[in-house]
Amino acid sequence: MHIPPSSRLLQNTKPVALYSSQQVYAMEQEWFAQGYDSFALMQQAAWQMTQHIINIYYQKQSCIANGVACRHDDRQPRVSIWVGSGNNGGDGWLIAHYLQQAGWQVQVITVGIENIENSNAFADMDSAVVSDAIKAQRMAVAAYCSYQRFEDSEFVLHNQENRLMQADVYVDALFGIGLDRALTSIYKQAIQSFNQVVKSSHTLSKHALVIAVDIPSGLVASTGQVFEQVAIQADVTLCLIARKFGLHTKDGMDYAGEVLDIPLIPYTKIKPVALLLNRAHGLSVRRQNSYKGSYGHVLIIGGNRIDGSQGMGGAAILASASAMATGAGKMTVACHQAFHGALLTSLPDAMTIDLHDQKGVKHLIKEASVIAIGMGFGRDETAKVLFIDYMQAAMTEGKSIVIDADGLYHLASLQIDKHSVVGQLREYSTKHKVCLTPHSGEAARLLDKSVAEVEMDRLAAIKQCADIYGGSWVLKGAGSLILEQVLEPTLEQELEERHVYVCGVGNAGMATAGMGDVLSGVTAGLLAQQDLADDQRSLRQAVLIHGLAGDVLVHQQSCPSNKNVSLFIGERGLQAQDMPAAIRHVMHLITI
Ligand SMILES: NC(=O)C1=CN([C@@H]2O[C@H](COP(=O)(O)OP(=O)(O)OC[C@H]3O[C@@H](n4cnc5c(N)ncnc54)[C@H](O)[C@@H]3O)[C@@H](O)[C@H]2O)[C@@H](O)CC1
Ligand SMILES: [K+]
Repeated sequence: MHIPPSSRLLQNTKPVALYSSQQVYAMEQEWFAQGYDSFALMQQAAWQMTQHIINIYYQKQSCIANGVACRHDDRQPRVSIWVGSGNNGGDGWLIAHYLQQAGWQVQVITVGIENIENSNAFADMDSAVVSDAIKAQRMAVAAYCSYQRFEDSEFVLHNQENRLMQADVYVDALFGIGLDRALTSIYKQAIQSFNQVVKSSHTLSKHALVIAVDIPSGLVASTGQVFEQVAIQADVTLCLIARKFGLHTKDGMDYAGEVLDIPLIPYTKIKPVALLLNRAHGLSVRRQNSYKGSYGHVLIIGGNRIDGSQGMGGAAILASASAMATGAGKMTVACHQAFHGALLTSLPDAMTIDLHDQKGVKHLIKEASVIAIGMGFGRDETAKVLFIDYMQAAMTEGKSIVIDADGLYHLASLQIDKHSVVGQLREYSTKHKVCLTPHSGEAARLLDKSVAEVEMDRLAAIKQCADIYGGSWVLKGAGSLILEQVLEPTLEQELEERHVYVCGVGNAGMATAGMGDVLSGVTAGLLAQQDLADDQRSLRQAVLIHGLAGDVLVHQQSCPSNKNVSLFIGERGLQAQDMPAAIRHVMHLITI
């Protein structure tokens, strides 16, 4: 569910702590070590999930007609619960049992369970050798919950149409945090079949509800990875014990639907792997008694044209317009001369210089407060020489630096040693602000890995980038990750592991050309404004403002014929050139 951005901006939403699977297992172990029983925890989990399922189902069934809630359908709801062999499956069996007690028509579909004990044997229920999942299964079977093996279905045996029960609610209890590798064939078939049965249950008037227990099966809780796009497509995920990192980055948001927490364990000392951010820092108002010099001078170095090609002037235009939209005081753009006219037409407040005028650009580096380099900069040898020269000048002058796109390309091609630009930058970034903004393709090059390797573990990738190159990083993508450098850290700060942040705003409409240039501009624009506090011009603030601006564009635009009416214009067709106006709007909304 999307919350309109203007109201979200005003919400006092705290960062949400995100954890890996290993950390959640550790929390459970801590809990059990205090003497709490594991099967009791599973029963609590299942009981609370059952109440949620009932509530969500009836809320969905209710419609508001003339202010009176009415129910569409009074027959007992039908639920199809798909269970695997682990404890996630155990949760599913218990939910089946409790929903049956509540009068629902229940069918359990098992996957990967060889023997279902068709007995009422509670004799050894207390025995430690009986797993929680088996206990749960026995309870459900003893209560006469009907079940069927997926392996025995027509779908698997004869490759025929799926005749598994059509239901109002489908519960996915195949895999939870135990899934850590690509699915084997039968599970892949089961998940595809689940999604297909759900689809065929949808009618014009009815949309079957899909609830995932803990995490949608197929999604890896620690990384957000889905293999070959096979995962349960949930409407709601009931997240047990602690919020999983994988629900909010990479594929997670495409499969999880709305996430509801069921905390179960009241307290943990375990430090989360990341914090999910939804809210930008409030900005202070500007002093009346100020002038353009009070808000910094941004120098954008990019927008090149190589060998008579069409070139990349747009990158410099988008970055500079976005930096100005954040409130930077002054702007110079060092781009190819061919684009000076176009640049001045769209941004007459900018000054221009030829990107190849080394003496002139280096003089401007001295003048500027922030350098943003690399957007459409070019990748040829001449560009590489310029990149090294300008980087060294910026470091000699002690400037804040933003490196993006082709700048990252050149950085990746340099030797990683103490004496190269890479080594100098690493050292420099301990005392000065340096922001690096790759997407996973650029990060892969910087780390000498494949894109798939980076995507498989984005958290590890951003940490490696920061370890090797120093500075503050954003790894762009769905649920962008941010890891910031602490300047001149105390010994305590040096020993403490830094937080990784996950950007919880933004949308898929922003997956278009030029959006990265916009982010570099926002980052540089904020860095330039020394009147703002450190948090207010941090890299994470830039990423949030960028995402919120994208959300503003997707959700709201006033109708030209009636300013009181809002048009909701959606994600498709969102363009980077629309962003500066929205950035300015967001800057206004967060000024307090
Ligand atoms: N008492 C407890 O320990 C509790 C556990 N809970 C549930 O237990 C879940 C975790 O249970 P489990 O650790 O048993 O793990 P899962 O039930 O998530 O997975 C079952 C097994 O599948 C195997 N597996 C992993 N990837 C596979 C693949 N690609 N193909 C085939 N098999 C694969 C794993 O080895 C794992 O043991 C949580 O997500 C949560 O739903 C909750 O009931 C809360 C209490
Ligand atoms: K699940």
